[in-house]
Amino acid sequence: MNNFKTLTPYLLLHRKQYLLGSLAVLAAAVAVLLPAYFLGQAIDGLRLVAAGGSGLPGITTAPGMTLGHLILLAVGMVLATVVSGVLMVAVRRNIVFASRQTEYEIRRDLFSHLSGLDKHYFDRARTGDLMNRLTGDLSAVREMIGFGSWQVVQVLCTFTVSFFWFFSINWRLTLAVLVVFPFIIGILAYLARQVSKRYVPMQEQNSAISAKAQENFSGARVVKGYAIEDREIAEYKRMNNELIRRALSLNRVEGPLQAFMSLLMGVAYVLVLIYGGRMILGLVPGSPLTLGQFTQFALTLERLAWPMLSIGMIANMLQRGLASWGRLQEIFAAQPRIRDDAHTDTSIRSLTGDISYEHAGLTFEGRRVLHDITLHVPAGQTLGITGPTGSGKTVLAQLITRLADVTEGAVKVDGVDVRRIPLITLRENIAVVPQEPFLFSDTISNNVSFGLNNEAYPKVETRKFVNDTTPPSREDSPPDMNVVRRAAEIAGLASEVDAFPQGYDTMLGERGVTLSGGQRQRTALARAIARDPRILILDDSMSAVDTETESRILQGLRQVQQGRTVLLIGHRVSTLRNADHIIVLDGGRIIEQGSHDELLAAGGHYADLERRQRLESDLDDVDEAGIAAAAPASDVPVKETLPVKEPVKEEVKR
Ligand SMILES: Nc1ncnc2c1ncn2[C@@H]1O[C@H](COP(=O)(O)OP(=O)(O)OP(=O)(O)O)[C@@H](O)[C@H]1O
Repeated sequence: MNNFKTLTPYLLLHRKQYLLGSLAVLAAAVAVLLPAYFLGQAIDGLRLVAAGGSGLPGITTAPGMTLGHLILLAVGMVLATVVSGVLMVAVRRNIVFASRQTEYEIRRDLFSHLSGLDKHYFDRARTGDLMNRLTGDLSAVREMIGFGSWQVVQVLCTFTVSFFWFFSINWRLTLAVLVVFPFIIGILAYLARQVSKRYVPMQEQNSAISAKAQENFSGARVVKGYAIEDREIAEYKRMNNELIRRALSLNRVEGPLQAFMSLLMGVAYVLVLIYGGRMILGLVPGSPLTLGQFTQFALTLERLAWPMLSIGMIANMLQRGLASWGRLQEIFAAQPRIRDDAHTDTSIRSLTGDISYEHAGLTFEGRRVLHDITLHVPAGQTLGITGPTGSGKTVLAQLITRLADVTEGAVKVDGVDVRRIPLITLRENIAVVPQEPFLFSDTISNNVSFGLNNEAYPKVETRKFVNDTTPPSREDSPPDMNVVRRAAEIAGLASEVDAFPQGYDTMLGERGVTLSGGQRQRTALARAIARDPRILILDDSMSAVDTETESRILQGLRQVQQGRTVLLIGHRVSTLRNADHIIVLDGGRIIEQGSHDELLAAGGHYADLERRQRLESDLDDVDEAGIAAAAPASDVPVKETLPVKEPVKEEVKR
């Protein structure tokens, strides 16, 4: 019930439709029972005519029944049937349509809420589970508030109207029918408990299966690379079997229910037949019953059969809907750990990009990953960050975008603690090219321009009925191709895109699988450059491109670097050598810092790194020269990294 309370704000958005629909259900419940009433009247009238010794047609021989009356009753029966049909259409147009709109509003709000959650939430959530909640659970909720609520109102109205009629016909016979009701209520309570106990595990298994499928499809290359398809298929089969087991366990409680309801209906019929028959025969003193009344009673009871049988199904639907709403509520209940709060200075709208770390430290679940970082990067300068894997390079940069917040000290941009800068300002002024770039299933131009045109989108209001059918404005305003082209040129992507038959309109598959790793990295880089940010963070984002392309990109970046602060994370000395300042991290601590030359002169970790990379490069050159000499030129495999080595050698030897 608590769950239902949280759903009511959504239902109230369409209260008029739900109310009109419910009134139509009530009217239909009356209309649908009218034929039984008319038939009862006709039978009693005809019986009187028959008792008077004169037959139909046409001549009035007994009070209350003429052919005209009979025709009127027949027309009434037809009209009642037509009216109930029309009312059913009205119910559908109101309740079912409203439930569709409610579903849309909940989905919109879920998406909006999920979009506002932070990295911490998505690090832990499984995509497949979220997808299952947004589809399966949301459908169950829609069924509950649409068809389910319609059926609830229908059953309530049918029972109310029927019992009103039962009592008006004969209260003793009505009480006899009521004998079966305590059983029905008991069964329903049992069913509700069983369904909720078994439905949630079934949905959890559904989520696990969705997550499994999603991970297998996303990681198809890994699965194939390791040739573990059979193992994965077997695991998927096992999970499906478990789902079937849980679904059957749910069905087992629903199965006997209908049979039991039928049995109760049968008992009610028998009671009406025996007790009603005795009344007609005059064997129940003080409780006479006419044949017409008996017929009306029996036909009305007949009309109750379907609602009675469907009670189990409705209870099941409601229980599933409520349980699913509970699962959606879990999403709504999740709150981002990092968000604007009372300390946020909303007057800050722009940044210049001066970054300082003041004794910044970071602890993740009891594990310290950054220790006492103190560092200043003036606006417009480039900071190179290197260090062994896991040394804290990425999290150091994440402190600026607030994907993580310091647990000690502070990180400031333009002298203001980042925790006081509105998140939107912070993120509008920063572009990050992550280690593993994500591309959308869209054209190259839309992928590059992804961070643009934000201002064209007004904030979507939630918990609100928005009858907005205008298409998204993105369709209306195509990306500025000059910006896209320039960004692609700087990112070293332009010549390859121009070679594609569809150029910038080339569609990328999910995650851009039609591009090579290096092309994907450069598309993500172009996306960041197109954004024209004050602070640009490149997190090892040129690891998949050859050193020649890398040096071209870095040269291009230098052109657009004026007034832009750049954080360049990398493992290659060639990436970092031109940075204004370089830090070397190890175990979350800065162990060395200075310019490229200063660090080389210091002869520490950085110098060691440079020496090793130079040696590797020289060895590769020797190998390649050997292979080239041994093989005809046409047999040498052509790789994306073909002219890689020379520039490195040049750079290092300079
Ligand atoms: N969200 C998180 N929760 C818990 N620990 C985390 C989280 N993010 C990073 N870490 C931990 O922080 C440490 C530093 O990670 P980080 O990603 O910054 O390393 P890195 O230097 O960028 O490594 P690489 O060169 O491999 O990318 C690692 O030990 C990592 O396990």
